[in-house]
Amino acid sequence: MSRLLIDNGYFVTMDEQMPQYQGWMSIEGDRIAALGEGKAPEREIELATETLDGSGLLFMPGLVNTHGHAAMSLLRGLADDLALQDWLQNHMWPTEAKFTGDDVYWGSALAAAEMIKSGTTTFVDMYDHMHRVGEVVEKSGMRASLTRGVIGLCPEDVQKAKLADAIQFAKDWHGAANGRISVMISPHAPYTCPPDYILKFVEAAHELDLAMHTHMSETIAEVEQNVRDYGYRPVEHLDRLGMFGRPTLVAHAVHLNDEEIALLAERNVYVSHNPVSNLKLASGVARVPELMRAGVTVSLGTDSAASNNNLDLFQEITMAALLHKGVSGDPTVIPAAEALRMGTVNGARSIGLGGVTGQLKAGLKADFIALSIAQAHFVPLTDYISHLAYAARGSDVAHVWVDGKQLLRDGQLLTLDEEKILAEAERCFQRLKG
Ligand SMILES: N[C@@H](CCSC[C@H]1O[C@@H](n2cnc3c(=O)[nH]cnc32)[C@H](O)[C@@H]1O)C(=O)O
Ligand SMILES: [Zn+2]
Repeated sequence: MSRLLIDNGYFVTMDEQMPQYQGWMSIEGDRIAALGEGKAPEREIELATETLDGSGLLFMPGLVNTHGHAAMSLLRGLADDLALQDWLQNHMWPTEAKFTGDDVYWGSALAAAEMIKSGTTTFVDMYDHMHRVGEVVEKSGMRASLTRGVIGLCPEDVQKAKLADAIQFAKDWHGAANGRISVMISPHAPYTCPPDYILKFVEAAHELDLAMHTHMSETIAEVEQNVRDYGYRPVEHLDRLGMFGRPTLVAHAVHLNDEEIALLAERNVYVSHNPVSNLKLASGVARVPELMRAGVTVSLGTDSAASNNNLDLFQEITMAALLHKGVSGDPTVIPAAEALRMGTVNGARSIGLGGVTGQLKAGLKADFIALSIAQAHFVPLTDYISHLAYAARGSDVAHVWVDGKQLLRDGQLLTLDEEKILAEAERCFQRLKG
């Protein structure tokens, strides 16, 4: 088996003690075989079939983006500066209704290209025509947790067909792409799926033994409407419907009271924090420090490029670290290391990949990235954890590996044809806008 030895690199492992050091790492097949501080031992040099000089590079685990709609990259910049309901109902949904499978393919490929180039190795995607997203994941070499999101504001026969589609997608794709793809079950949101319909998704998740994903408590209007329509705020509503009896990842969770935070912690619900999308749509600021204090695992998502408007998770990391300091008036909340954890190891845990990806450790999957640090904004060498959280940008990423396979070399995509993707995505948009 091939064994790659990286020597003379700088490493931030995201291991519990958050060590950072000059060192080496060896990759055998799809896994990290060994790593350590200082010069590579003789034995590692002998075993290596290939070596890479890591000087000028900082190695860390690949980033995990826990909420998004990749194909919506086709709608980047289409309708900015609007409130969520107006943006969704009057701009996104009418255009999305025209999406064909090919649009989803090229939009998702556009997103995959952007994610790889900015250091994301694993992403969550909630959309439809999901087998086309699966094809993009297979081809790109990325890792993903995919889910057929369902909006249930439709006649019963259409509801049935959408649920069947979500179940079929799960059956066909869970474990696909050499195990790089897993599948979740997703009613889109409590305000777009009636309660008896959500129950059917919970049932399906139990039958298929899969996790669940949904949008929850994104705006005040949503929370108030939920109380008016169903008598409960979204957290209690979903809990009563049995959703939190499955491993569940909720996106946003902006408007929570203390009781809801306690309940999410008790049920071990995972929260995907999407600070840039929440700011852009003026949804509000999630109570992330309180969630973390309560013991909730909080990770980071970009949401789609239509509400962000890029998929650079380093921007989300920086934003998470800054935003909550500003809002709380406490500069000690979400320190650099915590923000980086949200973008890596917490993300992995939130989609059932804890101990698989999100850290550099012997035995874990070789999903890692290398940033080019011979640049002004990485000097001096005070603390690379600080530089990664506060100074780095996705464009600093030079190399990316997933499952031990290199996807990006010197900023060039190895598995995807970038030029073709950009041209096809533009062509799709020109047709959709007409
Ligand atoms: N068209 C599908 C549903 C797709 S799920 C993904 C949906 O999430 C929507 N979306 C994107 N961002 C957000 C957000 O922040 N909150 C709520 N919905 C969103 C997006 O417009 C898209 O329609 C159906 O057949 O039911
Ligand atoms: Zn979303």
